[in-house]
Amino acid sequence: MLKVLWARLVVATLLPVVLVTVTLYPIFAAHLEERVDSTRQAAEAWLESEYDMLLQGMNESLNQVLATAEFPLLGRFLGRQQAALTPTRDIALQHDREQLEALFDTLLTHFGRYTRLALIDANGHAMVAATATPLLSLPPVVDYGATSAFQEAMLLQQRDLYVSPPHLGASRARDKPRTAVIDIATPVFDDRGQRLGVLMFTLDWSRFTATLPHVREDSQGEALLVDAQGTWLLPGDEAHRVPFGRALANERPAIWQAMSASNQGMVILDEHLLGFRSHDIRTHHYRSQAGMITSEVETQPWRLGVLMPKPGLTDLLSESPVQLLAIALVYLLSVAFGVFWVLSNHRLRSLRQRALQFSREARQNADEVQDLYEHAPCGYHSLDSDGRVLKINRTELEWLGYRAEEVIGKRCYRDFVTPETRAAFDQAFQQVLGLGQEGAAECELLCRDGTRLPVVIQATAHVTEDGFQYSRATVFDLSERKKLEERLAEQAMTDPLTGLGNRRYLEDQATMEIARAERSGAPLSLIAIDLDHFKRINDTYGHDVGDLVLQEFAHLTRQMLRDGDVLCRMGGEEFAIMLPGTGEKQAMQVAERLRQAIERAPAKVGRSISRDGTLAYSISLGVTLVNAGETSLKLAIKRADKALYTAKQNGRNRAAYQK
Ligand SMILES: Nc1nc2c(ncn2[C@@H]2O[C@H](COP(=O)(O)OP(=O)(O)OP(=O)(O)O)[C@@H](O)[C@H]2O)c(=O)[nH]1
Repeated sequence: MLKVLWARLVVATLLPVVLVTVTLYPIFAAHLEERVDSTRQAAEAWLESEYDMLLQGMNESLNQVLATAEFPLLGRFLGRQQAALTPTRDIALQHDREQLEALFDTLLTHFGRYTRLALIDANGHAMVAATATPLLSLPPVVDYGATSAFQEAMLLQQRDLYVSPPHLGASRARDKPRTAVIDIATPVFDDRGQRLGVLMFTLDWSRFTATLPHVREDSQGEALLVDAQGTWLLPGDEAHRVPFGRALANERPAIWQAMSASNQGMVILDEHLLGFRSHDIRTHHYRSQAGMITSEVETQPWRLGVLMPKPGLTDLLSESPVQLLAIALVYLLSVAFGVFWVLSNHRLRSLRQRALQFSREARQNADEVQDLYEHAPCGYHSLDSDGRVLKINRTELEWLGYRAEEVIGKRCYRDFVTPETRAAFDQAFQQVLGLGQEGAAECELLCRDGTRLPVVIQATAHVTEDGFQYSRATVFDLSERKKLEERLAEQAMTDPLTGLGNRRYLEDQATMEIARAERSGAPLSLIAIDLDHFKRINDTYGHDVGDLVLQEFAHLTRQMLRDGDVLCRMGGEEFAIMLPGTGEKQAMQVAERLRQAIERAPAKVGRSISRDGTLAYSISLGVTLVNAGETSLKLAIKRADKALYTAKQNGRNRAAYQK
């Protein structure tokens, strides 16, 4: 049971989590997609501005170089320089130099983006040079003859330009690292078109690119700029960015792989969004004033890029603590609801099981009670206030011999009570109805087959606030008890040895017979009988033989008497006969006839006693009449005893009469 509960709790925890996640995920995914789109747009915008800035900055620089190279002063100076035997003493030359130096200073100061401006003669010697303070050239370039910028520029036509790849040039201080620079060079011609030298502007590349908005530390995006070989072209510190001049392929291979695959694109790299495009300085964008622009072939085009952190789910959530809290709350509530549901369901289930158990037990108990009720050894019934049977058990129905449907609601219980005992029943039932008390009555029930069943009915009333509801009775079958009582009563009046009635029986019968004789006026006689010398029989043959003699006497005498004559044993060897409707004479005849019969029929006692197995004996009899007015046999018995005494005195084996 506990195991099942745990399993349900686990499901109730996991299921809401899954459901909430499944519900929320598409919302967040859409939200995230939106954020990725806006990041992509931002990347594109930054990339565009990076491109524009480079384009515009480079255009300006190229135009400034070209515009400066157009100055006649430059050609004139270089021409004079070439022609002068002793340049230091040539005043015009000195004047031109001063003018040129002033021009270069002005340009340096005004534009601020150059580190060095130099006018170089055809031999590669710098004739005039200006350096932005405190920039120092390392080493100070005086002879440009060997530099590729000079050599390339000397081959160009008017208005053509050479742009060197960014390289490390000057440092702002001796102990500081050198910064990246770009040399922009164009040939200088005199007004006759003779190539006299080269004008070279050195652009402070680090400063120039430092203005890219997303190069800044605090910027969300990171600017990328490499040449066609993947050489990193932006200044960088060791900690955060790729140092200038390093190969991007080594430093950040994934980025280089994406950027080198095509000219432009927008790709997602793990946690970042990379936007990139190509930028070739030799293209027509610069030809507003320039003729041809050359550069180191293998370094072009440059590849510009912007790397933006790709918005993730955690970023989205951490942006809004309230939202995070709300989501956590939703999860918590759904899990709490699941757990609550499982627990309450579990409780409900156990309650239902207990209720089921109770109802099963209750039904079982009810069945048992019903069974006990139906098959109880006593009868049960309930009656309404009119005495109609509302309910009756099977035992009582079986006693009565009826079916339930014949009785319930159809019969009044009183109908089953015999008319003789109805009064007792009515009295008891009235007591139950009227006083709401217990009532009991001994009655007889009249069964369907006509038999009578003695019962005792004990009834109680079921009374509520609304008064009497019904009476409930228990009925005990008294037939067994009655039989027992009768048997006991019979036993109490029977002589066990002879089976004859005893003295009490005689007295009981005498009461009826005296009354009947009184009513009818018929005579009633009484004969007292005593076996002669019975003691001798006992003493001679034993008590058992004496008993046999007594039984033989009783048997024979019973046969000789009419129905209605009452023979009983008064005790010992004394007997009495009450003869209804018999007068003195007839009584004496009966006595004599009996005496003779006994005389002629000795008792059968067995061959161990005598040869023929019989034992002769005789009886003496005293006869009297029950006189009118006598209510009991008392006096008659006395008279009969007196007559018997007389018979004994006169020699036994005879009858005597006493008035
Ligand atoms: N076997 C047997 N003897 C009984 C029973 N009841 C009484 N007796 C005996 O009957 C005898 C009666 O004796 P007695 O009263 O002296 O009279 P009797 O011997 O008959 O002499 P008479 O009556 O004068 O002729 C006694 O010995 C009793 O013990 C009995 O139920 N069975």
